[in-house]
Amino acid sequence: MDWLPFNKVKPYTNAFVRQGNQLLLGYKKRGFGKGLYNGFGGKVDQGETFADAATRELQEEAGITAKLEHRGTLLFMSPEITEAAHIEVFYAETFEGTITESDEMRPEWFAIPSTDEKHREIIQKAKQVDAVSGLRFIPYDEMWEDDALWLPAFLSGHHFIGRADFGADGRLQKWWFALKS
Ligand SMILES: Nc1nc2c([nH]c(=O)n2[C@H]2C[C@H](O)[C@@H](COP(=O)(O)OP(=O)(O)OP(=O)(O)O)O2)c(=O)[nH]1
Repeated sequence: MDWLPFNKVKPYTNAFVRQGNQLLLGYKKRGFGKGLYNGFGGKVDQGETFADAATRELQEEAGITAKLEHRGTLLFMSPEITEAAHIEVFYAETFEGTITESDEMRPEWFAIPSTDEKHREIIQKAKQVDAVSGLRFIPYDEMWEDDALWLPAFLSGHHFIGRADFGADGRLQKWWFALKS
């Protein structure tokens, strides 16, 4: 399969908040990616920087503010969209405010596997619960399929860059990812 063609690129953000061994994700209630868990984010508005948009979207969708660090870049393409999504991915380990459900996202904490091997195990065998916290491990089976390729390294402190092209069946078709320590 060839890379999907596109004429324009649209800017988006995505932000992951971690507290100890737990990761905050949102269940997308509407729109693109409905029914999937993801970090918080959306389109960058005219005149905004990626960092401004990431902060605004985290506030709008989860009710919190955080000092976000830029940690990754993803080019995302699917036959459902005509413009490729250029997504800048952000990270924070502390936040302020009260986590609040929005019209778009229902926030929920998940357990972060402590090793790469455990990540691989939960990617293969979904819906496992962490015995220590009682929380479900990161629900890779209910996230964008490419996330399993970079989120483990992202959560271990690596920066990443990559591209993910999806097919009409909603499955990942073609991709590349590179990590920076
Ligand atoms: N983790 C991850 N996030 C992705 C992938 N593809 C993709 O579009 N996203 C993110 C980028 C954005 O955060 C989100 C899509 O933005 P959106 O459609 O919700 O934008 P929005 O909030 O401005 O939408 P709206 O309020 O106008 O409905 O999904 C992917 O493969 N992995």
